[in-house]
Amino acid sequence: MRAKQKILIIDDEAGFRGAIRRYLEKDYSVEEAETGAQGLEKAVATEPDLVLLDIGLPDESGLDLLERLKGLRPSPTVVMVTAYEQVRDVVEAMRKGAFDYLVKPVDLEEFELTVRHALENASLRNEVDRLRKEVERLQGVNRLVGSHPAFLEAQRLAVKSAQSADAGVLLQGESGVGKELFARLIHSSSPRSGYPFVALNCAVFSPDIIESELFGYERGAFTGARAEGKQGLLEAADGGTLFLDEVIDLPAEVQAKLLRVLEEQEYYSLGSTKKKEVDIRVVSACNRDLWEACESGEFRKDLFFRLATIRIFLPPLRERREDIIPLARFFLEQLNDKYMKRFRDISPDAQKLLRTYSWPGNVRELRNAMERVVLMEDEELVLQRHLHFLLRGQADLPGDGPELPFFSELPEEGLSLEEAERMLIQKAYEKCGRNKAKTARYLRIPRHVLVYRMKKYGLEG
Ligand SMILES: Nc1ncnc2c1ncn2[C@@H]1O[C@H](COP(=O)(O)OP(=O)(O)OP(=O)(O)O)[C@@H](O)[C@H]1O
Repeated sequence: MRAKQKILIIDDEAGFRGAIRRYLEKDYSVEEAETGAQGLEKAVATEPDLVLLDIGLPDESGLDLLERLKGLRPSPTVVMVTAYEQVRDVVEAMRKGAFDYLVKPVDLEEFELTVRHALENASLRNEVDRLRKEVERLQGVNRLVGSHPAFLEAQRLAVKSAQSADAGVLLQGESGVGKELFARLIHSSSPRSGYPFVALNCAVFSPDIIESELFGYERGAFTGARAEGKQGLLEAADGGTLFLDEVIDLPAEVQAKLLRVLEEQEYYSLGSTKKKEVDIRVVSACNRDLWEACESGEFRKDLFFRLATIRIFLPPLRERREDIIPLARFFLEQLNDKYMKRFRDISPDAQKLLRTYSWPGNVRELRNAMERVVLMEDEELVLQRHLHFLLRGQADLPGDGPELPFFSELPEEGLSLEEAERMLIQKAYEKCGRNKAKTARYLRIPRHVLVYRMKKYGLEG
């Protein structure tokens, strides 16, 4: 966002070049060339957004050079400059792809307007080029699979919200529905795509760490700090998108500090008195209703309004069952390549099971299930029996199901580690009287790790 747009002036009149350069230099990065050959060389080397091109150059016609400039990839927007209005040349230049023309001596107001329009055109064309590339990329590895109307509506909103560089987007949906994938889609379709996408999961770190991760710190800011200091994620994301996953877990002090950053676009890193500027868009995600958390006083309303200018709800997989088989086939194809297997399809019985299972872990669980099958089996068709581990997991949840499988004989056909972990946490939580601190001690893990995992597995207490 911050990088200045680049303008190249190709004109043999040194006085004109100098005057224009002085005028443009404060807002743009300006290069000059006095011949056609030099101009082409600089255009290739610097990839300018806009070229101001004199029609009458000493070594070649500006019209010929225009054609060559339009053949470059990426090609600049070109505004022709003529010494006097030669209608024939101007018409020819426009036909060859010039965006506009200016007549010397240039009227400053008109000049400014023309340059501004031309640069807007340049960013638009860059954007279209980039979006085209992005679509190609998304159709590859990160393709979003799904055609349920609610899912399509979520995609439509995501692409629309990407058009703005600053609007806060809040993605709501259960764990594993694809919130991070959507956040990446928004970033890569937005004007910030050339800048970093930086993610922070607010549920996995303690409050102190979240603060120092976000804001960074100066050398010796606190005991235990790294001697050389640390760059914060705000700085790392500058110009781009900061993705705050599980934003509901952002500690109260950090909520207040983040609000100030978003309002003032500046902050201090820990232990520093030097203001830093920052220009980011925040996309956040949450698997609970963040507004409810505001109403109960857990989350600041003023920050909510900043973060949730646009709210997108991602439906759980069980509410868009027609997407299950296309997703399963999509993963099968990816995983065939990964494990060099040759699964062609999914049997009707197996499809029925996939369609009726409740998928508490959503798309992530479906992907894991397909990965397990592809890894463990060596057939061409996914069969129902390959998926029996799903049924076992479901029967064991919640409450007093059969004993945990790993306390007795391990089953021959393997087991889902995620399911086992979920059962174990559920049982421990019940045993400890549904007290999270006690459960965390019992399982010998930090409380925030327990809270994160419980959320991940949909085990809200
Ligand atoms: N529509 C989709 N098409 C293809 N892959 C998807 C889709 N939705 C999710 N996935 C895949 O499912 C997995 C989980 O998605 P993701 O991590 O984005 O979920 P999440 O909602 O952010 O989860 P959490 O809340 O646990 O962080 C990823 O591997 C992602 O690529």
